[in-house]
Amino acid sequence: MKEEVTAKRVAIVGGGLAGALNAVYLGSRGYKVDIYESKEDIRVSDKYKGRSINLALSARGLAALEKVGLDQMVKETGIPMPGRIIHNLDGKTSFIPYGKKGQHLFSISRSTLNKDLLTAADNLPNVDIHCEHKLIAMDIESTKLNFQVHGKVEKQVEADVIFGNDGAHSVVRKEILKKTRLDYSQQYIPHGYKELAMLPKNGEYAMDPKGLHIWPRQTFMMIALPNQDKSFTCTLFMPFEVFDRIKTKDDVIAFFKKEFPDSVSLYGEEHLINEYMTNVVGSMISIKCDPYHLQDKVIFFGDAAHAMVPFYGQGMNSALEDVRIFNGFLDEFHDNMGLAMQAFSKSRNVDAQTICDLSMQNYIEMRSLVSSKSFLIKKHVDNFLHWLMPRTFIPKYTMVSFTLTPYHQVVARTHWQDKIIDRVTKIFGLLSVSLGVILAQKIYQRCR
Ligand SMILES: Cc1cc2nc3c(=O)[nH]c(=O)nc-3n(C[C@H](O)[C@H](O)[C@H](O)COP(=O)(O)OP(=O)(O)OC[C@H]3O[C@@H](n4cnc5c(N)ncnc54)[C@H](O)[C@@H]3O)c2cc1C
Ligand SMILES: COc1ccc2c(c1)CN(c1nc(C(=O)N(C)c3cc(Cl)c(F)cc3C(=O)O)c(Cl)s1)C2
Repeated sequence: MKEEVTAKRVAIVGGGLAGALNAVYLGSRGYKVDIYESKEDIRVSDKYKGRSINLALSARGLAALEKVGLDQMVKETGIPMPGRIIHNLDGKTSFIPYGKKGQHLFSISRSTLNKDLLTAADNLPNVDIHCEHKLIAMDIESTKLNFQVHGKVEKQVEADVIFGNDGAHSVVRKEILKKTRLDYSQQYIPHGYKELAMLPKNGEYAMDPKGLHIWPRQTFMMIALPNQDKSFTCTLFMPFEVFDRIKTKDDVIAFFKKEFPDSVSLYGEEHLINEYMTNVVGSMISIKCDPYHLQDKVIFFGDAAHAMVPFYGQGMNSALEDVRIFNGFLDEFHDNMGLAMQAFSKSRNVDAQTICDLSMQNYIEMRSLVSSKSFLIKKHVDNFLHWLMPRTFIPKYTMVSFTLTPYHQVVARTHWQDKIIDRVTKIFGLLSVSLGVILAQKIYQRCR
């Protein structure tokens, strides 16, 4: 049993994925923890039901859950995705494994994970959860927090330490930004995303559930992750101006028949139109700031500190990893909050900014892929070189999603690899084109 800390009072703002797991970690250390969440309690409210929004959980998120014995539930409810299933324009699909047998991602439901984490926190005697408490102001010196409760009355609470796990539009971060020399930058990308449900067909999955489905179409892309209820949650990524051009039902069908033809019968035309017309277009933002703490009073992490575009599937994974890493510093500094906060900001900043950059690079790269063929070639080359030199060549995506290697070390170790990959991909690309030309000439000569 951890030595009893002087029952310091901790206020966690935000009961999302990072905040809820953070409460389990800090509650298990003996702190008096209060979670303040602006939304209604998702465990009882049906307000946020319906959309089984899912996420790819990989090694970093799993390791954070494992540390507090919460990995079992995701392994039971999550759906293993051992590879990608690429959909070509002609409807042909190709499977590319993520790695050796047993190396897979999990498709998990965001709301199920969030509920399970809140329940695990709530079960701790020294943790209390206050929903419909929206932070509106914070007095850093006196570590006092002002909340709007149930959208009406204001309430002020005190704490010894404040954690900002209130997501990309964090009020904790905004309050610190107003009063201290916090470096901050944000970037919205010109793409938006729209989630579309692909329902089961005759009670079965409409597609193979053992994979992360991708329709890479240069400026557009659609991906699909399987759900427990045998549906898929698909996410369509497109420039806002393209979304704006699709106005009528006919526009929707014409667009999908042109860009994602095989998906139309999988969705069903009527359902596709209904989903497309009903669901909103979300925006994607990348946020960097430094440092993440103030003295020994406030620290913020997860999306509040480093929101990223989702093109590496690492936002939640890195947020959960933040919780595990901060807890490691509390171990190292024997619960000295000031030292732990300082160490966290110092060591985590470079890694968080690196994964933000990697995700943005992936976004740009996905747009430059000429077709699903180049995506395919790239992934096959990755896997071939890893098979050839398993200890020297480890694909970047493998280190990001299947190891706990600090993100900045992933970049340092794969820098030289990228050069090889690009060259080999170009050669393969050239080779296949020239082989194609030779073949075409032979056939032409034969037919003359
Ligand atoms: C389209 C898309 C796909 C994604 N796919 C993946 C994926 O496959 N894998 C992955 O790892 N990540 C993915 N992500 C990223 C992931 O969703 C986020 O990184 C993750 O949710 C961050 O968790 P968090 O707890 O830091 O913030 P959040 O999940 O945003 O939680 C913040 C919480 O704080 C509450 N809150 C906000 N403001 C206040 C306030 N003022 N007072 C009180 N409470 C407040 C909110 O209600 C919320 O409950 C994706 C993101 C998008 C947009
Ligand atoms: C719920 O919404 C979303 C949205 C985007 C993502 C996820 C979930 C999960 N994502 C993962 N990306 C990788 C990865 O490393 N790369 C290079 C990829 C990058 C893109 Cl954009 C892609 F489509 C496939 C791969 C791939 O390799 O499978 C993983 Cl590994 S998991 C992206």
